[in-house]
Parts: sequence; structure tokens; C-alpha cells
Amino acid sequence: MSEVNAMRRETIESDQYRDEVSHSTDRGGVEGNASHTHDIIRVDRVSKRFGNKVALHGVSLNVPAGKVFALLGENGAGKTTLIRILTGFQKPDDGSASILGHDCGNNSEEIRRRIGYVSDAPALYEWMTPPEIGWFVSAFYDEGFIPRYRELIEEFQVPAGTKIKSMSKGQRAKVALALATAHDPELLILDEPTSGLDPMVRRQFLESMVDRAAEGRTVLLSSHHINEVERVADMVAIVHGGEVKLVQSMADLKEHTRIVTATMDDAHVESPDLPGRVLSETSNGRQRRWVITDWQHAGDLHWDESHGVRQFHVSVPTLEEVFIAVCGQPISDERSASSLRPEVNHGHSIG
Ligand SMILES: Nc1ncnc2c1ncn2[C@@H]1O[C@H](COP(=O)(O)OP(=O)(O)OP(=O)(O)O)[C@@H](O)[C@H]1O
Repeated sequence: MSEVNAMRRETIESDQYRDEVSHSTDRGGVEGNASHTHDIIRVDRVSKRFGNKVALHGVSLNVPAGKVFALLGENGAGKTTLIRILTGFQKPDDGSASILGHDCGNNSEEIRRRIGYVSDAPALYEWMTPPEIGWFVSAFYDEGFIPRYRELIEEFQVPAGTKIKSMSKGQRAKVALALATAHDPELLILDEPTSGLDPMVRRQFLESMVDRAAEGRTVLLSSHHINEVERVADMVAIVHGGEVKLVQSMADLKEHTRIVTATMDDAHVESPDLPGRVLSETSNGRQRRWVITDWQHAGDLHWDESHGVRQFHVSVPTLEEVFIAVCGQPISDERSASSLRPEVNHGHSIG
């Protein structure tokens, strides 16, 4: 262990370790600062370009304490760029972002001290075994770190005697996740946390995110798996082409988002007034279909022939259907089944 020991001392002194995996020692914040009503993260009109490529354009969102908040978007949507701005690894061209009241551009050291973060490609010391790396990192935290880390490593079934360099992508991901969560940070930021994990560990890990939120901790995760987001997120921001297209709680999505399909009298009849904000409208001959958010209707819709409608049907959309409505296309590798569907599913024939 002497080589590890020397390096550990050196790294603690230089603070260099925090560049890729960072953690909180400020446990008091969970009870002391975080409540279920205030925002842990604030992002205000953030834009970022790489040459001609617009990675983020005017992104604003707030992440309340005690929630699992998902950034959902396809590859290249801008999720990692936003996370890197939040963690201070990149500066926005415009706008501002803060975490726990600290500006992300100027206070990244303080922020990284107080959060847990796993990047999409975590850097781990290749020549260490899981116990060595855990012991190395534990120097930054209180004595609870090591037992929790051991528990996680065991739960994830990471081979203790194998060096990081000989591990599979999934095993490395498990080590990074264990390192990021073992000190129990008040905010955990995870970029594509389940990529490379087998379904069993993925499930365990997602459940632990929900448990964290139930204990008042906040989790921001990026994902392009709609099923995963539906399962664990309290709130979702749909990111597409560098813009946040929709931010909504999953409860509001169920409660206030609807699909209305209607058969009109003829193809040219005007659409009737709809009780909410139209996310998308498609028509095919006499058939019309709207995806509507901010649904204001308490009971059934009452359309009749005077509205030019022959027949209509109201249902609750899946998150995937909402995603397609706001982005105009599905997430490419997604074959998601609905878990939001169908508490409301009314069909009406008129006349
Ligand atoms: N350092 C960089 N230099 C040039 N272009 C970049 C850089 N970082 C990101 N981009 C571009 O910005 C856009 C957003 O990328 P970003 O990595 O934020 O997307 P993402 O939603 O995280 O995608 P993924 O799910 O694939 O990780 C992409 O078009 C990407 O090519």
C-alpha cells in the first residue's frame, strides 16, 4: 500500500483528485440547508458554442431539493455540456448557473467539495484495486465513507482483487458510482449513470436514487433511456438540439398532459379550441391528433357537431409520446413501453 499512500498524500495536498470525481464533506447541508421547497440548482439563459456548433441555447431550469431530476435527450442534445458547466469544467458563453447558491463559474472548487459527480467517462487510477482506490479517496471524507463504500462495492459485486485497468466498462462504472455515493452528498450529478451496467445492477442503482431523494438528497442525472427516466425521475427536462423543450414534474405530466385524437367532419374544418397548450398537432385527412400540456379540463371534453368533430378520444400520453411531440422525433435507440398510460382513456362518438 506504500505507493498508494504516497500518492494519496500528494493528491490530497494538490486537490487534483477532485477534477473528475468530486464529493461532499458538508453533511450538515442536507438537514441544514436543503428543504423540499428551495432550488439546489439554478440555470439562467445559458448558451454555449463550440466553433459553429451550438451546444446549448438559452437554457433555463431550476432543480428543487429532494428530487430526482432527469435531463432526457438523444446523443448530442447538450446534456453533458450542461453538466460540465454546472460542475465548473466548462464556462458558458452567456447566462449563469449556480449550485447551492454558488456561481458555477467562480466557485467550482467549493461546489465540487459539496456534491458527488460522476462524469460520462470517469477517470480512475488504473493501477489500483477497488479497496485501494476507496482507501485513497476516503481521506477526503469522514469515517463513514469506507464502510459505505465497501457495502456498495459488495452490492455491485465488483471483484476486490482486480486492478481498475483490468476491469470491464460496467465494473469501472460501479466503482465510480460507489466512490461518488459513499460519502452521501446532498447533490449527486450523474452523466449517463447506468451505461454499461447489467440490468440487475441498473435496477438496484436506480432504486437507490429514489431512496436518496426520499431522504431529502437531490439527484441530477442525464439519460437517453425513456423507461429509466419514467421509472425514477420526479422531474424531467427534455433537451433537444441544445434547448430545453419542456420541464415538468412526472406527476404533472400524468395529470396535465393529454393526447386528443378526433375525426373531423371534413379535412378542412378548423380545429376546435383546446383546453391547454398544444405541443404538437398532426392531421391525416379527417383525422387530427393533438398532444396537449397544461391540460385545464377537469372532466370530460364536451365537443359536438357544432365544433366540426364527429368522434374523439382522450388518453394520457407516454413520456415517449411527449418526447416525440416536443422534439419531432423519437430517441433513436429507445423501445420504450408506457408506464404513464392510461388512467384517462375516453372515447366519444357524436351524432
Ligand atoms: N469539446 C467540444 N468540442 C466541440 N464540440 C463539442 C464539444 N463538446 C460537445 N460538443 C458538441 O456539442 C453538442 C452537445 O454535446 P453533448 O456532449 O453536450 O451532448 P449529450 O446530450 O451529452 O450527448 P451524449 O448523450 O451523446 O453524451 C454535440 O453536437 C457535440 O458534438
